[in-house]
Amino acid sequence: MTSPQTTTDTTAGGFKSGFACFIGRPNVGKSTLMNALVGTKVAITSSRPQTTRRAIRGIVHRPDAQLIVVDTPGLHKPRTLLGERLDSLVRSTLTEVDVIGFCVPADEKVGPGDRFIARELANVRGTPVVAIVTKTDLADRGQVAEQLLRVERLGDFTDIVPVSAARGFQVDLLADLLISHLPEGMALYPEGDLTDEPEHVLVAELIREAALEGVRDELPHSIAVVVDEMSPREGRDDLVDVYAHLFVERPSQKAIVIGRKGSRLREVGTAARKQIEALLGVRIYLDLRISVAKDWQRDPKQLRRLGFDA
Ligand SMILES: Nc1nc2c(ncn2[C@@H]2O[C@H](COP(=O)(O)OP(=O)(O)OP(=O)(O)O)[C@@H](O)[C@H]2O)c(=O)[nH]1
Repeated sequence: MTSPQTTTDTTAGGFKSGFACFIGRPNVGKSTLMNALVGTKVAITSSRPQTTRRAIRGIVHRPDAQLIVVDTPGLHKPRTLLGERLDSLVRSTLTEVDVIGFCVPADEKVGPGDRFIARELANVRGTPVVAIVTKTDLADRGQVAEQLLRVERLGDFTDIVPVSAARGFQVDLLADLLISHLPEGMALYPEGDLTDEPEHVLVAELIREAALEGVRDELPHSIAVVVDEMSPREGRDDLVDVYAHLFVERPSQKAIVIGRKGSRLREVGTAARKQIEALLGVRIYLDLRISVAKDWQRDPKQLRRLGFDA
């Protein structure tokens, strides 16, 4: 994926490059913040917790720096095998980055989940942690000020910043702060690249987002998507064929996703196709199939097949 960028001299002295990740309870706005920093929709967002299952990287390009943001899933107590894998993924991510952004939303009480993460962060030695009070547009100034004080007491942070990804409030300032903690170094990715995640993974995530729309209460975490094939239509350079499989855990869930006479699955297909077209900038023919992969979240073989290999 690329976007138009201004020319950058990445060989000049003083250029900085490195990795940041956001950590926080599910649903605190980590993916939205990464998208706001990168300036495009890279990670999928949803109003339900635990949407993010992969460490998708967004790349922020500045004339004097390149910041690669790793999107981590929300930390939670593992209930399924998938949950355990998420948490080990989060922990290994924390030790590999140059700076950590700890997100706590402005509009919710600081709770046991935030304290649990703050304790985990205290064990990650040597990596600076910037505390971020997210979603400030959902709280008044007094509440934001109080939240900043509460968050300050949670741990040893190099900075505490209030931001609103929805309004773009202080997003640039946050980027500057994160970049200030990066080491000097060459650009790690070609100019203009916004993510190094393979296209088929981004496409699968967009389909999953569309499939979750409207049924999150019924099947919050039971849908997985695999893109089987993605190739330009023969003789056409403006059309790409995408063959994808939606997996659910039980036949009853399959019926929900398909809907009356297939109406829901058709809507999912249309919504996903539009998102993929917007992402890739070409016309898409989307062939969407649905299968039951019984209890895939608890089965190591199925997890591997669905791309959740730890
Ligand atoms: N009003 C407002 N809503 C926000 C803001 N940032 C995120 N949200 C909303 O909060 C919800 C969760 O956002 P996500 O970015 O998916 O949260 P997340 O922390 O990545 O969630 P997980 O993937 O579950 O860990 C979505 O409905 C977002 O639209 C913000 O700055 N203001």
